[in-house]
Amino acid sequence: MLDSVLLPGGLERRVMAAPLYPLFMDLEGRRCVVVGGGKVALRKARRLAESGARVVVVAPEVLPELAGLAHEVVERPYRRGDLDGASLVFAATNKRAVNAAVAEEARDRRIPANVADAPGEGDFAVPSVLRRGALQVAISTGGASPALARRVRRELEERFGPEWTGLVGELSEARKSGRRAESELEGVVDRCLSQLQE
Ligand SMILES: C[C@@]1(CC(=O)O)C2=NC(=C\c3[nH]c(c(CCC(=O)O)c3CC(=O)O)Cc3[nH]c(c(CC(=O)O)c3CCC(=O)O)/C=C3\N/C(=C\2)[C@@H](CCC(=O)O)[C@]3(C)CC(=O)O)/[C@H]1CCC(=O)O
Ligand SMILES: NC(=O)c1ccc[n+]([C@@H]2O[C@H](COP(=O)([O-])OP(=O)(O)OC[C@H]3O[C@@H](n4cnc5c(N)ncnc54)[C@H](O)[C@@H]3O)[C@@H](O)[C@H]2O)c1
Repeated sequence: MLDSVLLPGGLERRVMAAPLYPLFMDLEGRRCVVVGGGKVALRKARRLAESGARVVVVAPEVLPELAGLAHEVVERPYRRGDLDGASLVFAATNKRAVNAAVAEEARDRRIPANVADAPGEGDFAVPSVLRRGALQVAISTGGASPALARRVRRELEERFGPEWTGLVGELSEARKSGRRAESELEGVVDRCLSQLQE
């Protein structure tokens, strides 16, 4: 569902009417089909591959980096049937009609879809993500301003240093070995958190 907001200067921007539901999904070993082989497809596929998904790319032209990380490249234009067996679908071509057809097949098959040029046609949006080991901070504006989501991510990246990766790893180990080990790390957590406020 899309809604309109009026920005200063009279600019109008269409955004999701209700806030999107945030979740973190286990995609390990799942088939995820990315239709399109350009810059936007690459960005979506990179994160899918990092999450252990089986990435299938369908496009007549595929960036080399994207072909490198895909499990399967179908080097031709999309056709109906390409979404068979997919857990998630990404319509990321530069052709409106193709993205609309992909969204339609996904809807028919009840596969959640992300539509790069018409978010309201799909089911979910991809957030901007800060990652430090197991710690992930996902930023969404619900499509209001992807550029703002990216700026907030960059701002947070300056504050969350590499020490957070180690800290989360140690907390995970401590948690496995019991309450006491976990509480011993509380001081370190407090120190890291207080540094964020500077
Ligand atoms: C966060 C990020 C994640 C990712 O993609 O990985 C992401 N877009 C990113 C970058 C980016 N997006 C755009 C530009 C070009 C410059 C500019 O306009 O700023 C750039 C910069 C670039 O490409 O370099 C333009 C754009 N984006 C959308 C439309 C269509 C529309 O709004 O109708 C158009 C107009 C296209 C056109 O008309 O040509 C739509 C979506 N983009 C989203 C996510 C979802 C909502 C996120 C949110 O707001 O919560 C949503 C709804 C759907 C989705 O794609 O999931 C990633 C930053 C990652 C990072 O750096 O951290
Ligand atoms: N959501 C976002 O984050 C975001 C950001 C920028 C742009 N966009 C939108 O995403 C679209 C794609 O952007 P891009 O920079 O990756 O474009 P691009 O021109 O780099 O790549 C387009 C890709 O689509 C493929 N393609 C064309 N026809 C196809 C078909 N019939 N079947 C399969 N693949 C086909 C091409 O082979 C190419 O690989 C843009 O048109 C723009 O509207 C979205």
